[in-house]
Amino acid sequence: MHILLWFKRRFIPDMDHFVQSEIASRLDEAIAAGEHFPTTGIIRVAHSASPVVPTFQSNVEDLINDLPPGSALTPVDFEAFVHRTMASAMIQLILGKDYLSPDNIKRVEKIAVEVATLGGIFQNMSWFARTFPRVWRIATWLRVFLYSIPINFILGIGHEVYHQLGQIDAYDKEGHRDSDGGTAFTWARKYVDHSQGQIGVLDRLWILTVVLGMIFASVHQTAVVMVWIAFELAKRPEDVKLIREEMDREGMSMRYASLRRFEYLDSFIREVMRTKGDTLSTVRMTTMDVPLGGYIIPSGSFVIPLATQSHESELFHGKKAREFIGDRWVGQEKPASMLSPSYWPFGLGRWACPGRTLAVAEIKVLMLLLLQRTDFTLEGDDYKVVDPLTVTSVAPEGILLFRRCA
Ligand code: HEM
Repeated sequence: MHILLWFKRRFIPDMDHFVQSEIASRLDEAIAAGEHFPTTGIIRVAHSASPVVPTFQSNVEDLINDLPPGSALTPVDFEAFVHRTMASAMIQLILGKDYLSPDNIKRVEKIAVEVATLGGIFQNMSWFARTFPRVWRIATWLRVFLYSIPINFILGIGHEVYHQLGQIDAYDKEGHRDSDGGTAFTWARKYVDHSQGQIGVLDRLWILTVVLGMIFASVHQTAVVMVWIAFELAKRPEDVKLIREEMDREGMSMRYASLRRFEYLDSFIREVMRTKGDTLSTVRMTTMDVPLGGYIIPSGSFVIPLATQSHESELFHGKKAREFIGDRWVGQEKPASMLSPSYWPFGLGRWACPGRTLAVAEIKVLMLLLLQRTDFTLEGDDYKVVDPLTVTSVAPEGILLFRRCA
């Protein structure tokens, strides 16, 4: 973490600005303006430049085509499916359609997991890493910085992005629309030095660093949370029934505004995020001695609060705080992306996750498409939490079995 503080430029605020200005403020463009479609049958998408719905639709279609005909339940590697799906959608959203290729999808999946590894997210899971943390950290940094990032990012995608950033003015004059070039190139325009007519070398390298961070932030955690939501849906057929009734009622438009009407599904997502446990990613460092709960936290300390202390607190959530109640939030005007001291799976305050509205919308789109076309259940009707301290970064383990809807 300390390394980020060495940068003169501000990495996290720049990523934050990127998401706020290019993605969160234009969610309908990012998601897709879909037309209404019946609960079974083909989905039509009106706005082909929008990456999320068409990509999710075509990946769900592939998943269904791989299932055998009939009613046999078939295991699907769901974690790989959601990573692939998120990587495809985010490549298009961040870099543009020209970058979408099977090789780039694999590279982005790999980069997302490698940056997660670099952040120590998987450290708990390895005996070697727990026993020799320093050696593990040095070996991991060397592997990721000297091998994975150069091979998968710099040689794979980075040099093309670097080249395109150098052409950005010429690109504008050719009359390409923003959505063709990806949000990274729209955002990068603020770096054009108009006296030179170009983006300078250092700025281009900086933009690449921010793009790398964005790929990690937008792919990995959302994919992992999709696994959580699908596993919980598979365990709770009574909630699935209510969500399907809502799908019939609402008519299944895929516009961002329409997605917000899926109140039951939203409540279910919020309840999964509230009850799933801790993720040590909301971190703060004290810049002065801070009094807290009768103690003084010295300046320069990392503070990592445990979300479960708020999420399972009876003070906030009543006697049934530890129970999973799928419709707990229906009619409460508390959507899954709305944070407060009683609910902060996306962090809290000034540095809360700027991508949370996109993430929740993406989770909704995928779950609606899956519930529309498939039935799914969990082998053994259960899953295993692999690491209770990093639940939104490490997917739970379980096998989802799918069949086409009758
Ligand atoms: C379900 C999926 C996601 C989860 C659980 C999640 C969670 C988080 C958390 C806990 C933080 C730290 C917040 C804090 O310190 O208060 C964070 C920060 C961040 N997230 Fe997300 N996130 C998700 C999806 C996304 C997506 C889709 C994007 C981008 C499109 C994104 C972009 C970011 C960025 C840029 C930051 C740094 C923000 C800052 O510190 O100002 N996240 N996220």
